[in-house]
Amino acid sequence: MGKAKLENTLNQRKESGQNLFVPYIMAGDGGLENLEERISFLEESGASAVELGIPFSDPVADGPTIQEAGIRALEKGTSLSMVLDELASFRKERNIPVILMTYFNPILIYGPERFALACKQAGVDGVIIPDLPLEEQYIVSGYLKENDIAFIQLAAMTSPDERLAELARRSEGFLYAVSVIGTTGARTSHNEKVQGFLEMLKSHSNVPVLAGFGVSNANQAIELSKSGDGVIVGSKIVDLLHQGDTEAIRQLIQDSTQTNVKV
Ligand SMILES: O=P(O)(O)OC[C@@H](O)[C@@H](O)c1c[nH]c2ccccc12
Repeated sequence: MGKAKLENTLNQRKESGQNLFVPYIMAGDGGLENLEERISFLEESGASAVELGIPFSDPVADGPTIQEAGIRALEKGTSLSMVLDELASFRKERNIPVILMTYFNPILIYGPERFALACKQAGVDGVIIPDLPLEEQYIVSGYLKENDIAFIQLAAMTSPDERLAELARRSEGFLYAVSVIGTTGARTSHNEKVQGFLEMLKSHSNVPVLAGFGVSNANQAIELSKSGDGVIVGSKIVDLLHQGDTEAIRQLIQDSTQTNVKV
């Protein structure tokens, strides 16, 4: 369970030669009652883990696709505590690691200590808190540690090298390499600086390095997996789910995770 489960699952996949693939979905988009079905679909399709977003009214890092999904989820009344209850209700039915992505405000309202405990009870293996910088992470990090939940760090291309090295050393589960300058959202290509950025992060990190932001097709996923260990895909997945095109998601995961032959 928890941090060890996340790290073991990712490492096993890597050792078998697969690129890692972590889809992001917005909890409550289309109603929370679809959550179990969506997670099990992603598990069956070969995803390495699932990143589950908690809808929030002021999502500073989100581009239009994720923002709209958040609005749909909020309109359905979705809250952090409802998502945790729902996850707890089918934790025994799933094997795939689940990572919660939430802004700090919902955690503050819920209470950091209570949040970490509820995550453990819900079978959450890791968390991402994009608006909580290193200097303030002590507010939750102790509680996460007590409950064996991985605290995943985000590394941005605009940060100085020293800070990136520190983030890479501290990250648990995996390191999230933000591979564009800007907000989330599907793009068709990445800046050539990204490969060097990923290699640099890998040299400092003990956990897999995953590239996220702007990945929308398998070619990008395969390219980025040459320097890093795999990708995180949000907007594209959220869009395809909203359109009901599960077949395209299955194909994207399959094509992206294909055996990574390093020469
Ligand atoms: O949507 P994209 O460009 O594929 O990027 C992933 C992203 O959506 C997901 O990981 C995410 C959604 N909201 C975030 C906020 C911060 C960091 C990451 C995220």
